Formats: sequence, structure tokens, C-alpha cells
Amino acid sequence: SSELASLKIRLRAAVRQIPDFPSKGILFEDIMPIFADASLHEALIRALDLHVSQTYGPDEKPDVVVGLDARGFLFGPSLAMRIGAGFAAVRKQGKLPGPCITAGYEKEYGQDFFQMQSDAIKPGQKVLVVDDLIATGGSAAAAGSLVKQLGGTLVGYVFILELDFLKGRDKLDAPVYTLLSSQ
Ligand SMILES: O=P(O)(O)OC[C@H]1O[C@H](OP(=O)(O)OP(=O)(O)O)[C@H](O)[C@@H]1O
Ligand SMILES: Nc1ncnc2[nH]cnc12
Ligand SMILES: [Mg+2]
Repeated sequence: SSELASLKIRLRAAVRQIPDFPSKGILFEDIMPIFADASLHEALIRALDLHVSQTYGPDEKPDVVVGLDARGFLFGPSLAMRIGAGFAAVRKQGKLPGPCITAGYEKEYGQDFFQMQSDAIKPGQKVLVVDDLIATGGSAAAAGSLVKQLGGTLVGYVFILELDFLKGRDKLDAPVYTLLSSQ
């Protein structure tokens, strides 16, 4: 829609690119300016809400939005509330109380672990996974595996940005939507 197109232009202009952070050769996509401005923050949630309503019919609407620790927590809960879904957290290991399930994933140096609480998703619930950015896809693939371990139906992934050259989406087995074009 033309509304979505103009929201995207405003949001793209707000993302800052920082060379050589956190290490030399990395061009870091900084999304924090979006949240510094209430009207851009609203534009982000509106744009993602439009994507969800244009993509999922009344019977396919996500029941749960799953956000990834930490930057997926910046907008996952507000998107969930906007679309009338619950929110569940994927956290780095050791942060969640009670029974949890765990999935390992590859990072630039070595492995890390993600967890979800075992009751965060009920079997058969439709789940949308959200994060700020997909790079290698390792984080998102681990989150998807946790959702499936809990019996959730993965209906898609949503990112603000994608590092296309890393082909992270090839690691994911549900439809992938990226709001803004990027590196
Ligand atoms: O596709 P990948 O190669 O897995 O990389 C993408 C992930 O990397 C960043 O998170 P990071 O864990 O660096 O930090 P955060 O806690 O600030 O979200 C980013 O927010 C994504 O979650
Ligand atoms: N280039 C990048 N910018 C921001 N977050 C990232 N996570 C992994 N690569 C990134
Ligand atoms: Mg992250």
C-alpha cells in the first residue's frame, strides 16, 4: 500500500549506519533512533501491523509473537498488543525461571544458547518470530526450533533489516518478511 511505502521511507531514513562497530569491518545498523521519536516508533508498529494484516487471513492470524533477546524486545510486545496476540520471550541462557527448553546457535565466535519457558507456547498456537535484524540467521533459526519444540506452528518471521549477502533466510523454514531494504 502507499501508506506502507511512505512509512518505510521515514523508517529507513532514521536507521543509522555505524562503521566498524562492534569490530572492524562490520557496518552496524543502529535502530535506536526509531524509538527515540514517538512518531517513528508509531510508524514502525503501524508498518508491521499492516504487514501482518495483509499477510495473514482471519484464520491465520498469529496467536503469539515471539521476540528475541534483546533487540526483539524493543518492539515485539507492542506489535503483539497491536495485533491482539500474546508475547513470549526467547532469552539468552540462564535468565528465565522455571522449566525451560534450550537451543544452541552459532555466533561469530563459538556457540551461545537461547531458552524459552516450557509453558510460553501452547501446542497448536500460531507463532510469529520477530527480531530487529537477520544476519547469518543463526539466532532466528534457534528461536524457530524452540517454537517447534513447544508444539507451536511457525507462521513466519519478521525483521526490520536483513543483511542479504549473508543469506540468513536460507536457514529458516517459514516465510520471511523484512520491512526495510538493507546491506
Ligand atoms: O542472524 P544472526 O547472525 O544470528 O545475527 C542477528 C542477531 O544479532 C544481533 O543480536 P545480538 O545477539 O548481537 O545482540 P542483542 O542482544 O543486542 O540483540 C541482532 O539483534 C540479531 O538478534
Ligand atoms: N550489521 C549489524 N548491525 C546490527 N546488528 C547486527 N547483528 C549482526 N550484524 C549486525
Ligand atoms: Mg539480537
